[in-house]
Amino acid sequence: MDRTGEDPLLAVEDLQTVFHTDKETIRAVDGVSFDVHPGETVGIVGESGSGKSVTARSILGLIEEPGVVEAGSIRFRGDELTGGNWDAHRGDLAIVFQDPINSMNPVYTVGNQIREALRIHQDLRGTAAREEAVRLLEAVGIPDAPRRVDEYPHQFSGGMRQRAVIAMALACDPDLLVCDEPTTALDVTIQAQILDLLEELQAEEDLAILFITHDMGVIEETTDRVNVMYAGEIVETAPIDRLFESPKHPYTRGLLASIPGRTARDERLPTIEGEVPTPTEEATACRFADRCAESFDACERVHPGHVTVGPDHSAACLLHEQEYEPELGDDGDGPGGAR
Ligand SMILES: Nc1ncnc2c1ncn2[C@@H]1O[C@H](COP(=O)(O)OP(=O)(O)OP(=O)(O)O)[C@@H](O)[C@H]1O
Ligand code: NI
Repeated sequence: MDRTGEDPLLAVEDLQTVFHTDKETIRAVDGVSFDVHPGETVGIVGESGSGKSVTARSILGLIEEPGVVEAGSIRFRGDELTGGNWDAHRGDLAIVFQDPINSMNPVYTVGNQIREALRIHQDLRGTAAREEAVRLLEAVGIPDAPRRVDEYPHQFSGGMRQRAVIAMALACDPDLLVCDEPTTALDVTIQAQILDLLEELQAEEDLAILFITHDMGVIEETTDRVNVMYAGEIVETAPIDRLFESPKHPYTRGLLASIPGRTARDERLPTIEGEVPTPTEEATACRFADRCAESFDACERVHPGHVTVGPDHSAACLLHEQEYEPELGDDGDGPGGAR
């Protein structure tokens, strides 16, 4: 769905979230920019440690000591959220985490927890709240909802528990649902069911979704537009089809090559050697250069900014800087990334 013409629901600009530890400053999110439009699903993909969850938590106002949103802007419907202004939009943004067991309180029934969210966010109580809790459990595909609403989280299977967590998130009646690896802990069949569910809910409830995963295969199924994240930065952003047809950043190509089924059978999945470095210093070079098969001298000296490489498509890689030099004159006000 292309609704990029409308005002964004969420506009993240040059976001910087750091952790001040005793020995160093970890620049977990280092100059990230992207938008989410109403009803759209936007993905963030990258390996472990690239800064996806910190981005998600920053947006929800959930960063805790020693972390801090140090710079940049997070606007929701045009309102600035940074600087402690999350309360005004508390119920408008909801998050679903990877691990459904830690997202629920084991001592309360599932129904109680959903009703608590309904009371806080929609001022529903008593029978009305109970009926709505049952409706939500039905909406997320939990069979026999009128009975299961009185059960405890441990009585639910992993997949059912994640559905209940999604029902809890929906009880806030959010406009934006942030899903941080919502299916990673689930087996493949259940994972597919949850992804289908999110797609249905999105249409029914007119939700925008920010979908975070390390899995390119999952990204392909779920999102309209993708931001590829590496070491605190967005290194490529594009509509899903373009990213898969014509990836421009060597890191993106590496991630795509690791999708099962994209390589010949019997061949081992190619993986990118090494790990994501923890960004502690200001970027003065390409953070991917060490692992990049296509890097050259300048990659060690120049921090690549985003350049337009196609319609709605930009990449932060010096391989492309040359081709598009004439366009560097504009202020780089592209859809994503570090400047
Ligand atoms: N509370 C914290 N204190 C210090 N450093 C932190 C803290 N939380 C996250 N970090 C650091 O921030 C960086 C980004 O972490 P983040 O959890 O966002 O990665 P991720 O992309 O979500 O990875 P994963 O796929 O493993 O969930 C990492 O280097 C991590 O060590
Ligand atoms: Ni994470």
